[in-house]
Amino acid sequence: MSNGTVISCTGLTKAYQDAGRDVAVLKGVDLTVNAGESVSIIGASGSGKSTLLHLLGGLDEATSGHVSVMGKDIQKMSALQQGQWRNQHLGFIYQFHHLLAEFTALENVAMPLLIRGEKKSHACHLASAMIEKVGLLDRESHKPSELSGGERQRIAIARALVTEPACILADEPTGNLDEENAEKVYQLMLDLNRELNTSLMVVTHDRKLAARAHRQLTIVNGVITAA
Ligand SMILES: Nc1ncnc2c1ncn2[C@@H]1O[C@H](COP(=O)(O)OP(=O)(O)OP(=O)(O)O)[C@@H](O)[C@H]1O
Repeated sequence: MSNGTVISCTGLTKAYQDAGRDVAVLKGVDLTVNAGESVSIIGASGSGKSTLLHLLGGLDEATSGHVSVMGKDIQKMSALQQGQWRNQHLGFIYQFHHLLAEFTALENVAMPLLIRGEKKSHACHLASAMIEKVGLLDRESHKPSELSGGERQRIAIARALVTEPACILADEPTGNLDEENAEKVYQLMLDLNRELNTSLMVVTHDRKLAARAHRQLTIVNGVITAA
């Protein structure tokens, strides 16, 4: 594992407006994720886990504090630059797969590369190689509706990894799966994290799964503590 910093934040705060009042969710989060590291985040419902991932991924604006992704302060970028930086360095996996229903598994996985401007043949070649890594080569021409829940999440993992991002941000990626499939999908993410040296930040409710990451963090009262 190399020691380069992939994502860091300092003094990160987020308050939402609720009925005219500011409700502070994050109250000063300091965090560094190194290259190749897996970090799990647990915390009570409503503690701000998704909020933190959104801020780190530049999907929402912090109230105060700094976020750096691959050495650049993403808050200083325009929306367009942020989008390009995200596409280049980050991959996202959600509780719901968000695969596009009308496209095959292969086309879904190739999509981030096509958006980046890769030629279709090259994009499909790389997508197919990543689908092989998640063990679903025989399903690549299936549409999402023709895949099981676990298979859809594995395709979503392939889509997140196909651009070889520095870090995957995963928000309850196993939350919709039964225990056996949750276990398999979580393990697949950890295996690929090691094989590809892609950092992984994963939010989960499952303490047993969380304990398998290199580092476990908890959000309590708006700040991060080691679990
Ligand atoms: N857009 C919003 N406007 C107002 N309040 C919000 C908004 N988004 C989130 N919140 C509030 O911020 C708090 C943190 O939400 P967040 O989704 O980050 O929690 P979480 O730890 O991911 O929860 P869960 O485990 O239930 O998914 C919650 O109280 C939520 O109601």
